[in-house]
Formats: sequence, structure tokens, C-alpha cells
Amino acid sequence: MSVVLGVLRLPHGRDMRIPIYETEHAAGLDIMAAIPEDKPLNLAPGQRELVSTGLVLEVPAGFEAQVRPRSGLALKHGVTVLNSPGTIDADYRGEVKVLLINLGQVAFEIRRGDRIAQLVVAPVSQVEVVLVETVTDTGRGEGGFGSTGSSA
Ligand SMILES: O=c1ccn([C@H]2C[C@H](O)[C@@H](COP(=O)(O)OP(=O)(O)OP(=O)(O)O)O2)c(=O)[nH]1
Ligand SMILES: [Mg+2]
Repeated sequence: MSVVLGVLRLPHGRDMRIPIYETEHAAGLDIMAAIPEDKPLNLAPGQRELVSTGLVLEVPAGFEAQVRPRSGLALKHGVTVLNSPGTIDADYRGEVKVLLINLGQVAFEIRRGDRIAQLVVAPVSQVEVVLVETVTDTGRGEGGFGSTGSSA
């Protein structure tokens, strides 16, 4: 059975196309900037901005929607999602927004309808949190952060 993602377009996003998978097995649904046509966003180097998408999602319980960067924007312009991957909780009913940052050297202009990020819908587990006094021994133990060596 397919997983259904409810997508509501807010008034300022009514004319925008709904997110679609661009290829047969794409993981991400591209989402667009729903900013005013006459007010493009000029993202200066180092600047971050919360960008409207005009979308409210109804993510099914047991899933989340992740807001991920588009690799092309990152490679060509140094523009990425600051809090990547952003988390859209299944019970969130506000507008999905994308926190973009320009890590490049030059300003980057975003216009209405530009694809700024992608949504990946993924299953999540809510666990039962149990307070314990000890944890089991393992081979790794406390080793981490490069403890297994730096060579391939
Ligand atoms: O990139 C993002 C990340 C989050 N959200 C929305 C949906 C999410 O369900 C809500 C809360 O996100 P998060 O838990 O990451 O933020 P918080 O700082 O912990 O805020 P809160 O106290 O509201 O949980 O904000 C977005 O629209 N875009
Ligand atoms: Mg939170």
C-alpha cells in the first residue's frame, strides 16, 4: 500500500505546482520558493533566510518529512539547508519553511518558483525511553570519533 502525503497549498502558493518525484525512483520531492514574484530574495554570502514554500503537509503518523539540500545548488552556488536535514514532524500543521544559507562567495538570487530544497519522507520510530543504571559491554566500548583509524 502506498504512503499518502497530504499537501495543502496556502493562498500564496496556490498557483505553484505540487511537489513531484522528478524521476521514477527519486527519493526527494523538490519544493519551491513561494515568495512574492516582485520580491526576489538576494542571499548575500554568509546570509541565512527562512524561505516560504506555501505548503502545509499532512505527514502520516510513523513518518517524518526531511528537508534536504539540493546538491546542484550546493555545488554551483554554495547554497544549502543550514539545519539539514530539517525535520517536519507528522503532527506539524504550519507552513513548511526552508532555512537556506549561502556559504558561497557571491550573492545568490532566489525567485518565486525556484526549487530550493527537497523533501524526503521517511519512517521513524518512537521509542520507549527507559532509565538504566548500566549499559552492556561492546567491542567498541567508548571508542569513537576516528578511533578505528584514518586509513581506508
Ligand atoms: O526545516 C524545517 C524544520 C522544521 N520546520 C517546522 C516543522 C517542524 O515540525 C517544526 C519544528 O521543527 P524542530 O523540532 O526542528 O524545531 P525546534 O527548534 O525544536 O522547534 P519546536 O520547539 O517547535 O519543536 O518546524 C520547518 O518547517 N522546516
Ligand atoms: Mg522540536
